[in-house]
Amino acid sequence: MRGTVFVIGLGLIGGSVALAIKNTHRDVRIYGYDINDNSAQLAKALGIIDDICDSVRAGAEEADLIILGTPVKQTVQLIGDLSRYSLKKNVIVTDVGSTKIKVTESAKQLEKSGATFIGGHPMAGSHKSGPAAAKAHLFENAFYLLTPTQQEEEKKLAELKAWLRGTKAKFLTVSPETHDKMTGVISHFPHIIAAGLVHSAKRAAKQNDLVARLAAGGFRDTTRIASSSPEMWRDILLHNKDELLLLMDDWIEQMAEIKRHIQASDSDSIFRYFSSAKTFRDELPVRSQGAIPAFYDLYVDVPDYPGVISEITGYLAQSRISITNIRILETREELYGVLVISFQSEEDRKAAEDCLADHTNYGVYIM
Ligand SMILES: NC(=O)c1ccc[n+]([C@@H]2O[C@H](COP(=O)([O-])OP(=O)(O)OC[C@H]3O[C@@H](n4cnc5c(N)ncnc54)[C@H](O)[C@@H]3O)[C@@H](O)[C@H]2O)c1
Ligand SMILES: O=C(O)C(=O)C[C@]1(C(=O)O)C=C[C@@H](O)C=C1
Repeated sequence: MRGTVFVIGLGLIGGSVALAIKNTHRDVRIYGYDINDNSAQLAKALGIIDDICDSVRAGAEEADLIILGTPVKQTVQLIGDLSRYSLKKNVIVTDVGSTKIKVTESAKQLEKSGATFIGGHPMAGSHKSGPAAAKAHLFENAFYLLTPTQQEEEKKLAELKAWLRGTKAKFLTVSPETHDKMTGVISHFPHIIAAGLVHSAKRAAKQNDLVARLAAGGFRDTTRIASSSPEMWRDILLHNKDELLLLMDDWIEQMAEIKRHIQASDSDSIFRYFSSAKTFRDELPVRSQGAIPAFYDLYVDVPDYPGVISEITGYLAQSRISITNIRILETREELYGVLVISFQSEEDRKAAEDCLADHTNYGVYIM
């Protein structure tokens, strides 16, 4: 691809898309703008963008591809701004926002400028924000939902996919309505529940400070996403209000039902509640097809002595195997703990398994 890319909003997602484009289209210039000057400076220092633009207008009027990497409320406002500028005739405008109905509706304003808007949503992310968290491979193997609204956009859609090839994501075209319905249940609603669980623990922690110290394992797994950006989630909830209200009604009904089972000490129904959830959860595609990102985890039984983690990561570093995440499964006062190391690919995990088997006697297994 040739030309100039302009990224507005240089955080986790805008930054990651910019890095992925840079990796594949080496001759392309990538310009950026962020309302937070520190983020813009950091994005430049990290090589995410080639240069900073002084204003949205300056960057937008020169660009062949404009990517909106802002929270969705800002995205709608910026689309309004773009519609008043003299954009290039063939420019493609896309976004990365987590909601699509309101964003694509607002993009109708761009039609008269000759620009093509195609909504986008890479279905991977993190609870971290800002350019420092951006990674070129963040979307590898993840779904990247695109929401073109007009038939004649076929050629432009192909062009956008070519720009985004470096994400190594799997593109899927859906309508904005289908998009908001699906992401409501698998992404937006879980964030409400995660925050709710944390609120419950916060209340309990006021009565007993041991609560915060003991919050580990399951609590941490189910509430990681409660550490995400409040601004981003406020905007998403307001954009996908109708769908989320329906999901909340359903949830309240579900809670009332399980409450009745507990009140009645109805052990069969309680068992069925967990068992049917487990069956569905266990069958979700986790490797190549699912909305759940692929994690290639390796479990290592490690003895509890100082320096054991650096010893293991040291062996992996010597063999030039990159890790994407590392954590201790549980805080246990036993002789052995379980270290979970995540890798980008099956090959990396296999190489790590062999490497640790060569250098240590620790149990290494895949679950
Ligand atoms: N975080 C995720 O897991 C995830 C995943 C997929 C999509 N998204 C979507 O991606 C978008 C960005 O999320 P993020 O996680 O990268 O957030 P982020 O906070 O890391 O980045 C957003 C950036 O936009 C900037 N910004 C805000 N208003 C602006 C404006 N008016 N002009 C220019 N810059 C502005 C902020 O300063 C910030 O640097 C959101 O719409 C979100 O819904 C997020
Ligand atoms: O992994 C996380 O932290 C995320 O919450 C990522 C997540 C999600 O809900 O799955 C968050 C918002 C997005 O729009 C897409 C992905």
